[in-house]
Amino acid sequence: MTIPMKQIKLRRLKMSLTNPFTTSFGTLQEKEFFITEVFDDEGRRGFGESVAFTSPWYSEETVETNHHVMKDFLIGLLRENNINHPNDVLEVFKPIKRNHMAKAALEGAVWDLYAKQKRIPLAEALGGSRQEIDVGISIGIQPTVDDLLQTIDQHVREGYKRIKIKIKPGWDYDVLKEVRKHFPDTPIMADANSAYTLQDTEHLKKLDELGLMMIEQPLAHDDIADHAQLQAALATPVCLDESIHSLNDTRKAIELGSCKIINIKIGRVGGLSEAKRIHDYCREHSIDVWCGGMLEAGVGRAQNIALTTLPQFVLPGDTAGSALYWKKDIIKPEVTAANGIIAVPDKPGIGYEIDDEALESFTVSEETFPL
Ligand SMILES: O=C(O)CCC(=O)C1=CC=C[C@@H](O)[C@@H]1C(=O)O
Ligand SMILES: [Mg+2]
Repeated sequence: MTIPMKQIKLRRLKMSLTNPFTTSFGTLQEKEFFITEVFDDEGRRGFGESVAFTSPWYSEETVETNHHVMKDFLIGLLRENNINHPNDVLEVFKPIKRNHMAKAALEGAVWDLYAKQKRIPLAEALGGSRQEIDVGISIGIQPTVDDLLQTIDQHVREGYKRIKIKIKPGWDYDVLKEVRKHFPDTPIMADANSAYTLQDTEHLKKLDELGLMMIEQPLAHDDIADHAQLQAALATPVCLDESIHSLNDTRKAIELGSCKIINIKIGRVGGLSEAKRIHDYCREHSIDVWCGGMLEAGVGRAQNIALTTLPQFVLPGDTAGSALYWKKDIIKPEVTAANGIIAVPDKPGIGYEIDDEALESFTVSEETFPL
């Protein structure tokens, strides 16, 4: 049976981060993104969230390209095609190349509406069964090593299950060595956001002595082959983030031995259906996965939680509590992590209420389209 969908609203939001997030590309203080809202005839609303940033430093997509692609291409495809199950959205969007974050923003809303129509939690609709998930934290680049140590200390005390630290040439081995000295037993990983090349192999091999959980995306954002050479030289597991856009990329990376771990980000792979396919493939091939964050507001955060209930999400993800990012989130209740554990909501759909007042207060503009 077709999923009844009447209209869709694209809401552009602007929210200020409580803690500015610094990467090798600059500091993010304000986040702009879209909340998508699909309505059915009975007043139910399914919500999605776009995760691209305003500039294309993480991937080629931006808030503006998300808007263009949703408005001028994807919404038309949703209107012209019958969607019987949220998995169909992936197929319906196939004529449009890439633009995965735009696709995921709409597909997520269809998944939420579908689960609400079925009166089941999104986690259950996806096939997940965990009632709680372990989460870690991702710390942006800090001004000094002392600042970093203090920040880590705070989050270790809060009970987060692993600490992710950003590295780049000149801010890597020495810093991590210092961190390891102060936190000998804490699960620690490093995210390089593509800052190295194969020429750095000897230098990166020094990290092996630090017992890191993994090094995330050391080489180019569009590489899979060089990572295989690097993984062969390192004892530290390589985790791919930016390089993995699809199940096909996943298959190639596993076949080549490019990584031992995959970070699944719903937006980067084009939605929940593809994320689940990647998860299933990794499960069959005994590759550990975890759910990466994109500094999401409540809707995206709720989707990450639902996805993480699938069994192969055996490593803690980036999905920390709302308060670490926002003074006020757009969902009720906000996401909270107690001792590094988030309880998975058991209400239908994403499982959190939308705080309409908050949503309204962060809205910069909105447009509605018939479906
Ligand atoms: O959502 C979070 O907690 C932050 C996750 C995070 O580390 C990242 C988000 C977006 C871009 C990157 O800087 C980084 C990553 O590459 O994983
Ligand atoms: Mg990353």
